[in-house]
Amino acid sequence: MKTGFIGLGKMGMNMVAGLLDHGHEVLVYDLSQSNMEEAAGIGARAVDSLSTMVSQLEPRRILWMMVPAGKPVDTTMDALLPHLSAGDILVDGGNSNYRDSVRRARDAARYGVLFLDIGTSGGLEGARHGACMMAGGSREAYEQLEPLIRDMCVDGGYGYMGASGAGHFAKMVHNGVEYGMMQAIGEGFDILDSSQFEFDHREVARVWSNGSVIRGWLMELVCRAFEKDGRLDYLSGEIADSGEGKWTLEAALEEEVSAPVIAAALFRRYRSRSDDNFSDKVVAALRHEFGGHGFSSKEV
Ligand SMILES: O=C(O)[C@H](O)[C@@H](O)[C@H](O)[C@H](O)COP(=O)(O)O
Repeated sequence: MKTGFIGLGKMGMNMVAGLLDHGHEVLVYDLSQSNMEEAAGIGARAVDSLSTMVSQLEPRRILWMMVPAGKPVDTTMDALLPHLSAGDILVDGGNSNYRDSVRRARDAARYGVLFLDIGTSGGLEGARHGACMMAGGSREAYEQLEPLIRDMCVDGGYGYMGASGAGHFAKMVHNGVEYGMMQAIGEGFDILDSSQFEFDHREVARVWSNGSVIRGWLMELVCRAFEKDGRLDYLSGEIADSGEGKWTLEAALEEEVSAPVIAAALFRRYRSRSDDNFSDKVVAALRHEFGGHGFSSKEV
């Protein structure tokens, strides 16, 4: 399918590469000229502005935004919407707050534009070789886009979650769960590390990755991190966050749902910024492994 893709960061560039692999025609736009050149180098068609992109797509256009959450999404939409026509589809595939997505769907509807909020998971590897996508918004638009979404995802790794905002809400809660799981893994290794035994963390992670109840991608990633350095001495235990754990907790508080694990994991992240702990180093290493997120280097 012919698609306009806006935002060639780490995730966007990999998604464009995946779309090209599947034979889709992709027009790309990014604020960075070097990102545009890189995308052109792998077969995308770079355009010099959003209005040029729109003019080079036929009505019932498909435009996919993969820009940082917050103001950049609004700025992109403000620039795009006046050029679009009724029936065009606009996707926000980033980590936007679901409340913003509800508002943006209304803004898009004023132009007859069908808006989809699609939460995207699976980190950089997923973006390149098959992600997981949670879609909210116009069901009609979702059905039209299904062949494209299918090519971007692993088998069975996508679905329609419900009305506008539901896609990003599902992704937000997914991230809350992610915080809790990573925190538990970090704490487990902290207990091993503090014990009377001389555990080889990499060996434990390798064994736990095969056949155990807690096997899975996060365990494989922690194994990968320990392969680099069994003590993770290349990073500090300071853990950043995108805000999604906080939003998840806010939703839980609003609905008076008890979510102590997610709350504790979030608060632990806040605390990690003022002290250094082995469990935090494990979580910081995991974020780096699956998302390519930066980490603070250890001070020597
Ligand atoms: O599902 C995913 O692929 C990840 O969750 C991804 O979306 C991103 O790496 C996180 O948003 C990081 O979240 P924090 O910065 O809050 O840890």
